[in-house]
Amino acid sequence: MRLAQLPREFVGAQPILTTLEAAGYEAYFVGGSVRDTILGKPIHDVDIATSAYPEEVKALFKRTVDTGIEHGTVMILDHGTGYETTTFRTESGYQDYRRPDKVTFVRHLEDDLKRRDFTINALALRQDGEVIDLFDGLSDLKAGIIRAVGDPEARFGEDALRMMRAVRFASQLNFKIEDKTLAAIHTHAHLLSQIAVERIHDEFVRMMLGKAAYRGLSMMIQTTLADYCPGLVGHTIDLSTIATVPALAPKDEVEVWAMVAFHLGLSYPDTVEFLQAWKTANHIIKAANQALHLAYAQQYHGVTKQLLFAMTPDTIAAGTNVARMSGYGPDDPNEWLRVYNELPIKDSHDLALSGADLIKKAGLTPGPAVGETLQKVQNAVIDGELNNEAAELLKYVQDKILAKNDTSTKK
Ligand SMILES: Nc1ccn([C@@H]2O[C@H](COP(=O)(O)OP(=O)(O)OP(=O)(O)O)[C@@H](O)[C@H]2O)c(=O)n1
Ligand SMILES: [Mg+2]
Repeated sequence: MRLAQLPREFVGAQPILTTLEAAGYEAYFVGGSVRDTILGKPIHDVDIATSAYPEEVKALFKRTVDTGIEHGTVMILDHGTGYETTTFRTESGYQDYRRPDKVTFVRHLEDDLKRRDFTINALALRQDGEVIDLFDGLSDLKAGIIRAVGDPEARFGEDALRMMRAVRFASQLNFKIEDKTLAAIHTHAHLLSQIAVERIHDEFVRMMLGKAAYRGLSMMIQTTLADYCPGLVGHTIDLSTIATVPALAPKDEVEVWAMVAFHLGLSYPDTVEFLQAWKTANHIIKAANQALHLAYAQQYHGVTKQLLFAMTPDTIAAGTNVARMSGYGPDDPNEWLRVYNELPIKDSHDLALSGADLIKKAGLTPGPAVGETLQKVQNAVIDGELNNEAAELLKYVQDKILAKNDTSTKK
């Protein structure tokens, strides 16, 4: 197969391949960018593989950085944008199921391609557009199949994260996993416990954001991969429920986690613990919990203005989407955002009465009563019972709150 035109991203890197070839070496585009180009998808990183050894690469270019010299990667900066070039290599060892103990540089493309994970990722592209397809990756791309290169057992034994990559690609591309490859994932699923949670996290989120997330999730359940992910063991039924959501389409990581926590039926503290076990960033945990709050409110006790006040437009949108995907209203996806936008105040600082006012003008003693009173006033403003005007709020405090209260709150 020969591509008529190379994507723009490859064109910029062509001078590098030309220089390497002129010096008598081979050089190709490899990896995901070749796969995505053939699928007509946008590409994000350009990887170049070459028969030149790292020192040979460095001798040919003026500006290089040793970004991963021990495994053969050199960044070439001669043409503005940095391009990573990696020497053809074989890998061996893998005693930790993560990384090879030994990397050996080789001169033949085939040796480099055959150590790669899946046939669709083992294509090489010459700069004249010719696709080198030694493992029938093109027919798998066409048929929509994720198939390990060579022996699947060996590929997953080398790097257990590849099992998560398989389900992630299945979801992103809406591809099937070939039977032997799927069976090998099942056999090796337990090796996932050797992999750093951060890396599993990445693949899981990307899988959930893929267009066929239901497929990726089902495969995680079927192969028992899910059992080796933090907090998912014993939750097969909950996960299956997510996998059967007809319009499963979380928009971002926050929605992914809120959706999972919602279907796992986690409490707010348990959600924090669950997401911490997944090494999720704190701001995502906070946002996911807010979204979860809205989804539960929608399901059980109803959404209040007080709840929306405590949220942000983003978490409201996320919570609404999670609730709607799960079969709970509102019918109008913008309903809660509209209510939020109409709130008279969006933040405690917007309140036209401060703690200092309460002390100075209403005669409250500094202490807990100040905060409690402000909270009551704020709630009344949010609920639309009071206008957010200083005089009106002060009067309310004097007439409605202090009049009823024990005089000890007064000076
Ligand atoms: N565990 C891995 C990771 C990567 N690769 C090989 O290295 C290439 C580049 O890896 P990476 O950028 O991580 O994945 P991509 O396939 O490019 O997918 P994407 O960048 O879209 O995640 C892959 O295509 C594959 O050939 C591999 O064999 N085994
Ligand atoms: Mg890539």
